[in-house]
Amino acid sequence: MSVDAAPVSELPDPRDFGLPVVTEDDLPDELGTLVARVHDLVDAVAHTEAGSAELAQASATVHELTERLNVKRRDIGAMLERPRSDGGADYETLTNVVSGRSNPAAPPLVLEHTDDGVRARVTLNGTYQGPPGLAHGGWVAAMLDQVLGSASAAAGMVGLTANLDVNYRNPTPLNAPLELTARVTGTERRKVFVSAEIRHNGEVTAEGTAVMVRLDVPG
Ligand SMILES: CCCCC/C=C\C/C=C\C/C=C\C/C=C\CCCC(=O)SCCNC(=O)CCNC(=O)[C@H](O)C(C)(C)COP(=O)(O)OP(=O)(O)OC[C@H]1O[C@@H](n2cnc3c(N)ncnc32)[C@H](O)[C@@H]1OP(=O)(O)O
Repeated sequence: MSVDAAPVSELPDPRDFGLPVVTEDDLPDELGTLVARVHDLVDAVAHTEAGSAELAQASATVHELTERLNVKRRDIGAMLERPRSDGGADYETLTNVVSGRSNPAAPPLVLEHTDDGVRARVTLNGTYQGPPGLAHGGWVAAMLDQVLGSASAAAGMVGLTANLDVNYRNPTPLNAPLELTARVTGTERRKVFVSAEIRHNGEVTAEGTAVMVRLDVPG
């Protein structure tokens, strides 16, 4: 693959795109606890066999809680800034549906940088079900998209997915540890070519490739 655009060494600052930025200090520990509990709540709701009275009471409690939390809402698009050891910063979308720190709908995918890209670990509960007992193919694609985008960003090239190809090699299990790996395989002008796999017990369940198109910083 030809390389005729040098990767930028620094990630763009989301503020240059007009996005609000928060730091970990802005996030109370209690938010993390709430997110984890609501994540479990969604699973409980999806699978409960409780009776009518119990369900009615739970609905009222949840409705009241929703109204209380909605009193003060964060702007959509908020980015979380995390300082890096080299003095730079990493950014992640706070409510990203796959890995967002404040999103109870996120599995969540926990990402780390590796020598050649990124690795993520995740266990999907029963709310990510597609076929009985198995992960939904759309979620498999979403998780691949996330690590593919993150691998591009980790290499200093933040972009949007222009094309995503997924091959489902084996069923992806629920309630079992999964490992995702992704890396940049080439660049061409603003295009960044990336590839990724999902593994369970070392066996590939799905693999994906994407073309990310690098974003130009406004101005
Ligand atoms: C939003 C601001 C964010 C700022 C954030 C700052 C810091 C953030 C830091 C970290 C973030 C970390 C991780 C992110 C991780 C994961 C996120 C998940 C990824 C997603 O979930 S993302 C959502 C889904 N995604 C979209 O919502 C895209 C919709 N789409 C468009 O917005 C445009 O379509 C765009 C921008 C893609 C291109 O538009 P454009 O006008 O800029 O560029 P243009 O068309 O000129 O193409 C330039 C070159 O790409 C080639 N090209 C174009 N399309 C192609 C295709 N389909 N297949 C193959 N090649 C293609 C052309 O052929 C040309 O190639 P060539 O150079 O060879 O001529």
